[in-house]
Amino acid sequence: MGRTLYAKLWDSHLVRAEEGGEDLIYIDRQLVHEVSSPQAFRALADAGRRLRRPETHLAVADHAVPTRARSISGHSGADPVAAAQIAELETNASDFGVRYHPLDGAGHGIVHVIGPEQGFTLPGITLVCGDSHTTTHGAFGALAFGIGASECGTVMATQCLVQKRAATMRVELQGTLPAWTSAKDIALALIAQIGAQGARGFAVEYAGPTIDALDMAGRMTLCNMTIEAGSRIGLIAPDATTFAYLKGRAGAPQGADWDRAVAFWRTLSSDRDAAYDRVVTMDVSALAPQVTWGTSPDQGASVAGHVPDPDDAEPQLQAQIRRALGYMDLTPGMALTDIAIDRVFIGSCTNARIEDLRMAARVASGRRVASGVRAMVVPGSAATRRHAEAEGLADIFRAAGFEWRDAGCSMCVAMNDDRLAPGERCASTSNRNFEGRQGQGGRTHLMSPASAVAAAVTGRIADVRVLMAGAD
Ligand SMILES: CC(C)[C@H](C(=O)O)[C@@H](O)C(=O)O
Ligand code: SF4
Repeated sequence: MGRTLYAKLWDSHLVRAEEGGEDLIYIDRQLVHEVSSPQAFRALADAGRRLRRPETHLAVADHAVPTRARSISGHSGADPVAAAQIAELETNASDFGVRYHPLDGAGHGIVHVIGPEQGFTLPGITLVCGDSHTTTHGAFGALAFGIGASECGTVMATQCLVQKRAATMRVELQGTLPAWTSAKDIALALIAQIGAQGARGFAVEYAGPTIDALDMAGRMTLCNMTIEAGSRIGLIAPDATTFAYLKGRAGAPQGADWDRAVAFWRTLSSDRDAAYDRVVTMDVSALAPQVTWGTSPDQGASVAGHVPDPDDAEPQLQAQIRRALGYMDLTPGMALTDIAIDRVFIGSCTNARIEDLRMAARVASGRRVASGVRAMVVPGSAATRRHAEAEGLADIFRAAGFEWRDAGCSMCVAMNDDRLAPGERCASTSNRNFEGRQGQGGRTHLMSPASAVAAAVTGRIADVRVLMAGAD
């Protein structure tokens, strides 16, 4: 019987099978950020150890960084806790010989955006980070997963980890995405279908004609959101789209090495007769823009739909829905497009790549952010920011009344000074809508970049297809 892509990646990194069904696997690369790494560096320092292979790590501060009024020399714009976190990462990187992208450097950005952008993420490698959205990098056919703070130290010291092999799930996507829908809508619809724990324990492989047609940004969005379905691993087999994206990137192989690499990467797909533990199929041909109404990423629906009535839900879900509607201050049965919003956040490692910003700018072009709404665009990286400025996208956003920021996690997570005030309601392109995620008492509606701009210009959750009818 054939092997899955997951099995191929696992087997090629197997160092030793351990007792109890766990394996020791080799880790090729680690991305390091300021929130999850201090403990690991401290443990190394206490034990008097060095990194086994410092050149395989790449560090950047992204969660706590300010995205405006950032001082050119470093981090003086950050609040004291954030500034201390960033300073500690800078010191650790320099003490341990880890490559570090400073806040004002050309390579700065969110770990999951700069890894791929710089060709640090490559097909066939194992890549870890002390961050759950490391699933993103699976879009390249890398075995990539988030790890805990102490595991970060283990990888630094040994370049290995003991892990349990996951079951496999194939998500087969068919059909062409309708206008104004994107990978974000696929992810939200899929999570609504299988549940926020629906893929727990599985390594998910996305495949099918829809995936073949998806660009790398879309593939990354989908793999990024895999953790919101409970799975630590999202995978897509590398293909011509992947190779075209990587060619010429700083970290990508060059010359004859490139040809050899591509020949190897072509072997990284599941065999035709490979068996999966679970298969989910979804046809996207009639997919509508999706938006969440609740406080879990699986509490979402078509934008043309309504806030659910807990009384109509399955008995075991009723209490959860009631609580979510209470927190979100929504009335059962109301149309989603009747929900007025205060803030709009276009950013995060889910949806702040250049392709996302292009899509957002198409909707923003010639329109104005509704009065009373505060909207911002936070590029995923400094490179994306420069790119967007060169293409004129920044001008479009500014002319429409959006704030145009420096790169960082920003209002995806309330760990910096971009956050919602209690009671504020936000249309957000990020990946988590948990209670307090964007600021204590803040209310988050997850959606695509196109939908977020539609919300910004109408002042409420809006159907971007209706807004753009006749415009494309
Ligand atoms: C702070 C970090 C460890 C966390 C994660 O693991 O994902 C964050 O990035 C998030 O998105 O919640
Ligand atoms: S952008 Fe959001 S989801 Fe991504 S790493 Fe930062 S905090 Fe986590």
